[in-house]
Parts: sequence; C-alpha cells; structure tokens
Amino acid sequence: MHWTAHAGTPLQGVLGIPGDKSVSHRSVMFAALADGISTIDGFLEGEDTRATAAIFECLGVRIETPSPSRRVVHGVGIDGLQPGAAPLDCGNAGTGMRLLAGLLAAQRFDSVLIGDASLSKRPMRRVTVPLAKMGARIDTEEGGTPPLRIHGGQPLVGIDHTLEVASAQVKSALLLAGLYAHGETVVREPHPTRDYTERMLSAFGVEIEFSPGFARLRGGQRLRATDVAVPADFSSAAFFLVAASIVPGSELRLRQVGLNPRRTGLLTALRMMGADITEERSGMHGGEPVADLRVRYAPLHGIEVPEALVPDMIDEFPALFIAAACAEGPTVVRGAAELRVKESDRLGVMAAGLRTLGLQVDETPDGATIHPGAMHGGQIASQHDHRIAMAFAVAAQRATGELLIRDVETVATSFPGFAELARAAGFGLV
Ligand SMILES: O=C(O)C1=C[C@@H](OP(=O)(O)O)[C@@H](O)[C@H](O)C1
Ligand SMILES: C=C(OP(=O)(O)O)C(=O)O
Repeated sequence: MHWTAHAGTPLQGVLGIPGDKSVSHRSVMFAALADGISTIDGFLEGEDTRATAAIFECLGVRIETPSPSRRVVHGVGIDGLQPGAAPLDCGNAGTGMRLLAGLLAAQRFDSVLIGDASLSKRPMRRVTVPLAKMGARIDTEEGGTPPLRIHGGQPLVGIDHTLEVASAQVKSALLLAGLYAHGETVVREPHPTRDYTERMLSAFGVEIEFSPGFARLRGGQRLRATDVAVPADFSSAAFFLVAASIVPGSELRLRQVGLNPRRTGLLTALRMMGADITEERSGMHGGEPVADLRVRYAPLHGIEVPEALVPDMIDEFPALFIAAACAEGPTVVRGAAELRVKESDRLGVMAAGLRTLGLQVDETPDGATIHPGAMHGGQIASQHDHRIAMAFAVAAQRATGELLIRDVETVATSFPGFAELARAAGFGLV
C-alpha cells in the first residue's frame, strides 16, 4: 500500500485523536491480571494494541468489545493465566513484546513471543539480561533478537537495577516480573521515562513507590480490577501539531490530548522553534493531564534540541525532522542513538527521505543536523515504519511536487484512520 501526497489546503477543524498506545497496551495487561472485571474506555483500535489483547485471549482471558474503543476484561488474577497453545504474536509492537517478556518469564508455563519482520530485528537483550539477573530464563536468537523462548517455572528474586538506556519498556518489564519476585524490585533510570506502568499499577491497587527516574515494588501483591480511561495519544497528535505549524493559514484544535510530562518534549521543542500552540480546557482524564491543543501556523526557526528532552519526545523525531525541514536555519539533534533501533533506523530513514526531497541532512551516530530548504517531490521508502510514513505525509503539505510514500500499511499499528482524518483537515493525500 502507498500514498500519493501533495500540498492541500490550509488545515482547519477540530480533530479527535485515537487513544494512547502505551496506556492501551498496559490497560489490557493489568486488567487481565486483576481480580474482577475492568472496563477500558478509549482503547486504541490499532494493530499493536489489538495484538496484545489477542495474546491475553490466547492466555485464557475473556475480553469483550461491546463497542469500538471499549473493552471489558474479565481478569483472571495474578496467577490465573493459562499457557498459550501457539507462539504469541506481538506484531509490530516493541512495547507488547518487552513488557510481556517480563510478565511471562514469571509464569509457571513456557511461552514463545514472535513479531513481524521489523520487530524481529529489534534488540531484546536489554530486557532478557536484567530479567536473567532476577532468575528468568529467556532464549533469543543469536544477536539478541526475537523470537523469545521463555522458560517458565523459574523462581524470581527482586533486584536493584540501574537501566543502561532510558527505556520505559525495560523498566516496565522488570516491574512486571517484580510483581512475582521474592522481595523488592527497584528500577533506577539515567533519565526519567514515561511512568504509565507505575501510575496504572497504583490505580490497580498495587503498592508501588515512584518518582521521576525511580520505582520500587514488593513481590506477591495482587491487582484489583478498576476502570481505565485512555487519553488521546500525544504521539499521534504530533503529526497535526507539525502540519498546522508549517502550512500557512492553518488552525487546528486537537481535542483532549494526553499531556503526561514524560511525553510532551515535542511541545517544548516546537515552542522553542516559535510554534503557536496553546492549551485550552485543561483537565484530568483517567489520572492523566489532558488539554485541547490549539495550533496555528507560525514561522519556525531551527534549534539545538536539548538532549534532556530526548526521552520525552523519543517517538516524535520523525515529526520534528519535518518541522526542522521547514524552519529558518539548521536544527541539531544529539543524544538520540535509540532512534536507530525503533521500527526502523529513524535517523537514517528520515535523513534519506529528506535528501530525496532535496535537503541536506548531516547524520552522526546519535543524531543529525537538518538544513532546511524548499522540498520537491519524490519517492519515499517508509521502511514499513508508521511514524516515517505519517511524517512524510506532513512534509508533502509543504513540498512543491508530489510524494509517493511507499509501504504505509503499518500506520494502522498506531493511528488507524490517520489518512481520513488528515484529508478531512485539508491534507492532499490519496
Ligand atoms: O513504554 C512504552 O509504552 C514505550 C516506550 C518507548 O520505548 P523505549 O522503552 O524503547 O524507549 C517508546 O518508544 C514506545 O513507543 C512506547
Ligand atoms: C517505538 C514505537 O513503538 P514500539 O516500541 O512499541 O514498537 C513507536 O510507536 O514509535
């Protein structure tokens, strides 16, 4: 599947953005482990989160879908999961696989976790090595990639672990294993990362101590069913924040977007670049800060992205690169080597795409300098990476020619309905 994208009209309207992917994955996992019935509202109907829900059904959990974006999960209790008959398919989702590695390592049965071609290349030792310290036994392929063959029935012990890379996925895997471990599990982070696991475990009745960069829990606790309200996904909203910022005459309102401070680094970066984004109707939704984001076109200037912001905008760099391409003066990114091990090598793939459109991008091992300029048309290889595909659909709104964006089907992993919503707002996108 591909898109033909070209400059459309100024972007206008009030948009509803689908539910948060990180929160949706966790909601179904924790509801499955809880005692009692939990309802999830705003669940992301994306392929990644549906894959996680399907895995829990394979593990014996009854999950009803009374209407789109709603799930009723009949929790089986902390020790109630049943062995899956076949390998469990995480699809494209690093989050699904890494969190499940921690959870399934603690079960009394064996499991195998598999994924698609992209996930099958992603590094898993970052979870299997610290989990092994807790007593888990997980085999990877040579090179540390999936499938993960998890040997159940291992007694686990809590550890005090400092993460090597700032990763909410690794932190969460250890905390989930820690729920089953003897003693306490402590996770310390070099830079604070999203704390949805900590917040949501607490909402499910688990005693957990946490502060930015730190989490501690004791094994042997049970989860109590609760209802979860999922906020709109800031990472999906990001494409519209950039698009309206770079297309003259645009004004969009994005309704009730999740603004967890560990997710909004792009908002800070765009404002440093001169973007006109205001927060209105601020409130709380499901324990998370939310607000309507009103974004109007504004001329942007290049910046040096502060390295401290990188973990808070780790999924937003494809969108940031497009803002940088349309700014006045270069933008410099450093300290973002993690981008090379996402669904694609996002530094390399974004640089290659922008060069195809006529821009100069100087790559370094952990970043890039983007030199802005006029973008012409061309063919973009998204490398089956949803965020690359959406980023170039945004770029096309400022390009002088047409972009053929290849392999866009993975957009459905995180943002089903993106193309329809974008067209309704004024994008030229077929
Ligand atoms: O915990 C999560 O839900 C996520 C954590 C981040 O990954 P890392 O933990 O690898 O940084 C992020 O890139 C991913 O999209 C979602
Ligand atoms: C990196 C991402 O997700 P995951 O790690 O779950 O595949 C993403 O959505 O940009």
